[in-house]
Amino acid sequence: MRVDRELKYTYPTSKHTTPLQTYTSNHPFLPVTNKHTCTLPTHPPFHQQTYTFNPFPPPPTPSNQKTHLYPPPLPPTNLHIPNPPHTHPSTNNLHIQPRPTTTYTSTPSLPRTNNPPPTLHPHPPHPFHQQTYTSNTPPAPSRTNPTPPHPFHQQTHIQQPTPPSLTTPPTITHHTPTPPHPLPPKPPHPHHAPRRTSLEALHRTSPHTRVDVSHPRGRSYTYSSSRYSVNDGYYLKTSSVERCHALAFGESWHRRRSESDWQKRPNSKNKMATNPAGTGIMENITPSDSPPSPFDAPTSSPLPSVPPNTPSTPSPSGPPTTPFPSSGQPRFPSASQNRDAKMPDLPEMGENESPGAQRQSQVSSSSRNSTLLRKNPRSRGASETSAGRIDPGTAFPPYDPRFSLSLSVSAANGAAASQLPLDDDGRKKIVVLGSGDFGLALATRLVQANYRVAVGSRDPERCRSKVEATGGIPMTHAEALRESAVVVLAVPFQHTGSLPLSNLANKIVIDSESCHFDNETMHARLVLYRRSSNPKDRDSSGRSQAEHLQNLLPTARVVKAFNVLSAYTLSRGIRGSKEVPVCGDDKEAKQLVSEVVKDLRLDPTDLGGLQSAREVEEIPFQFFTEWKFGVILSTVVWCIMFVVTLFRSQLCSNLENMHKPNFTWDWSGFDGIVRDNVSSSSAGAALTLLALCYLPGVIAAYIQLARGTKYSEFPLWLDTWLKGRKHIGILMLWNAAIHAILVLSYSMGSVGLYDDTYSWRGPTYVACGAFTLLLAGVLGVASLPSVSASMTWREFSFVQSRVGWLVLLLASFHIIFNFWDGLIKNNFSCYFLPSIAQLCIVLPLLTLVLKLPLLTPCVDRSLTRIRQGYERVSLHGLTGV
Ligand SMILES: NC(=O)C1=CN([C@@H]2O[C@H](COP(=O)(O)OP(=O)(O)OC[C@H]3O[C@@H](n4cnc5c(N)ncnc54)[C@H](OP(=O)(O)O)[C@@H]3O)[C@@H](O)[C@H]2O)C=CC1
Ligand SMILES: [Fe+3]
Repeated sequence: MRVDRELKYTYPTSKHTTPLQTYTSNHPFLPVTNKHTCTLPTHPPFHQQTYTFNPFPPPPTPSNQKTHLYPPPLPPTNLHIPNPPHTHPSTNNLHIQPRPTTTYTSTPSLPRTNNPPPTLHPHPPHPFHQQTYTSNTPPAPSRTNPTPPHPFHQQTHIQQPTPPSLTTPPTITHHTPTPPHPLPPKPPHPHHAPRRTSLEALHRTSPHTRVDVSHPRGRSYTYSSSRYSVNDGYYLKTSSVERCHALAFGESWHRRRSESDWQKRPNSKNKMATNPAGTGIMENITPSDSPPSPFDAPTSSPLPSVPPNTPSTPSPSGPPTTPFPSSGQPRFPSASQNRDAKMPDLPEMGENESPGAQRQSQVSSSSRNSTLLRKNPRSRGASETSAGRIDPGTAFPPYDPRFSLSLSVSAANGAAASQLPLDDDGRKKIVVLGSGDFGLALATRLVQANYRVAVGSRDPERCRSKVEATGGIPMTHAEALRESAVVVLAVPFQHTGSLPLSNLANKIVIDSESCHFDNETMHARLVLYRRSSNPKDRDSSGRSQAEHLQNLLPTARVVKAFNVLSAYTLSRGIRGSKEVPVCGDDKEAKQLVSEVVKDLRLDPTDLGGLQSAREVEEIPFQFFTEWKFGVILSTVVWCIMFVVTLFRSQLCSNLENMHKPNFTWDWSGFDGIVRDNVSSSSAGAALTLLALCYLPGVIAAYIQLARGTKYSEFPLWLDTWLKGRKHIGILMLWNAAIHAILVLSYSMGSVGLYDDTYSWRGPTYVACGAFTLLLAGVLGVASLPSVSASMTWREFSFVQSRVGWLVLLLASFHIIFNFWDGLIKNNFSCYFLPSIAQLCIVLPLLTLVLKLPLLTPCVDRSLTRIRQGYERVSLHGLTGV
């Protein structure tokens, strides 16, 4: 008996968006087994395919044997066999029309995951009778299109029904298309979403791409097509993966992107949507955020997919988001995955990062995200590329320099880096011009790294002993330059003209100079560069020394490196890693220099083209740039608290009695200035600063909710505030510690904690204070790079967000229980000045009150979706679904 086979595929392309499509075909090639089902070996990513045999074969006409044979290019996951309509009509919506026409209707309600045992229809459609399958997917044109519908596209294959005929094979007909579901599709639950990482996506879309991830928390990963594995992908923290993805696709995590700048960029979202693999993988990559480190926007978790209907057009992104918490340090990611990542109050670092556009040079773009550039947001290059996205939710965002994730992506099929020439012993040869402090220190380290170092000097004999002490070989400039094609300039820039420049032609020249030694010149240049608002002026006057050098040596390949190191540090030996920015226009030269940097056990960070040298050269001269905001804010808050306590404790009593006769100034109250006033001021400042760590994240959340998108810029003041949360948090801890020490040292005995007046409140408020100090210490410790490096992003987010809010709550209780009676009352004495308790409790209570609505499920859900990339109304006028 001839057994014909019926092949059915079910394509659950998207749980919420794409209805099931079932195709039936007579497959002439399937192996016949003694079972009704067989599983064919499939490509790993493909899901199991199950075939069933149709016991009612059509006649063996050549025309029908190949009808509707759709070996789909991509994995069908479930086999759907409609049950008899009369048995489970409500479940399967299956209807059988009177013969000879049978209609099958498949709806999204069909179970996809529970594969029912492949039972055959009790009244199987006779092959000779026309069969009509109805799908509620949007009708697709294709009367003549022989190509099977792609499972990820909502296309259906339509054939004109033909009259029943013995020779007519069953046909699939589309009719009664159901309108799309009016409700927006829910994003797949993280647990149901395909567990693919951004790195996987990157790997699949760019299989020949090598990804080097140097994670600021101390680990380095390298992924290439040959070494990549899923396990590796999971090992990498999601946030890092996200950031990796974002950087790889030209996104900047840290920068504050202006609208005009945004418009210059290509649309990375579109790029994702049209990824060549067509697998939909990229949809799962939400450049959310974040970093995951608090400051570096951690993204959320496993990246729930952005709803497919989300407008893919890019929108000017606003940087983002949060405080103490993270700057998105796991700034690399977003990454946003599950609830952890999504933390409503912690907009991850990258969270506002809009899907970045792919730049011409991925390396360049990634480098521009470097922390180093972020240090100086006002400088041109930095402002373009570094403005950070902050996670509004985390306090103590990771320390930027350490948290910076440097990532370089280089095409494996690109030109290989030049090789350093080797001497007879197999040592790499390199030239250092200049036998000064830096030249000798560098030579020492290079020799320790098994390099043969030729030190070029104007007078080799004079510096012979010093050079030989380093292990280098003293030579004249000309002799040294014959040694190697790679030359490190360790000569002050102003003396560059004294060097035999013609001998530097066609060489790789490493410029290690930071700035002119001439302070006046340097100052003038930097000021000119920073202040000039005219780009033309900037270009002409703000050119870096490396660029000048490149102009001077047009045939050479100039690379900026090593300038952030000091001779002292080098000579003493650097323990641990040290980030060394490398920039240059020639990728090959840059790669070679990066190898040299690695050989010295340093971490090269590719900062892109030589123009980045403008910022790189300024790095050694930055002076607590990132701390400025926090220090100013903390100082102002503390001073306000101190003035209030001074008036209320010392001045008011005197000022109010001044009009009385025989008034004499009472100095007795001033004895306790250090003990009481400083302690109270520090306590008030600590609580206020703690609230100021979390308040901007809450404000950012409301802004995002109001705008319905995260792809819009925050106001500058909020952006600055979010970026400063980490430093505010550390200063809060400092104030709290001062208060605790002073109280323990002087006040404990006089407080009368266990007096009847305090009853239970005494021990309670002391306990609250103790726990507050303890947990605040945990927050501070967790923000240390070495500690946060050992934590997962989820752990880090938990500490900075959940524990942080707990600290705020406990600190508030500490004040409330201590000043139970005085918080409400005010005797309006002392010029209506509030007490220190009344003053410092305002912001914490305000922050907590504003936070409460965000915790309600509906608001939380909305905020989470927005932070995952959903746009209620996109900035381009498209309505999100
Ligand atoms: N010192 C540091 O910590 C760091 C320095 N740098 C950069 O490294 C470079 C060198 O710094 P450093 O070693 O401290 O400076 P030094 O003044 O110690 O050394 C400069 C060297 O340059 C050579 N030199 C001086 N004048 C001339 C000249 N007119 N023509 C040719 N060569 C000359 C001399 O070497 P010789 O007599 O052998 O010719 C001299 O030893 C600078 O550009 C600096 O910005 C970068 C990072 C850190
Ligand atoms: Fe206290």
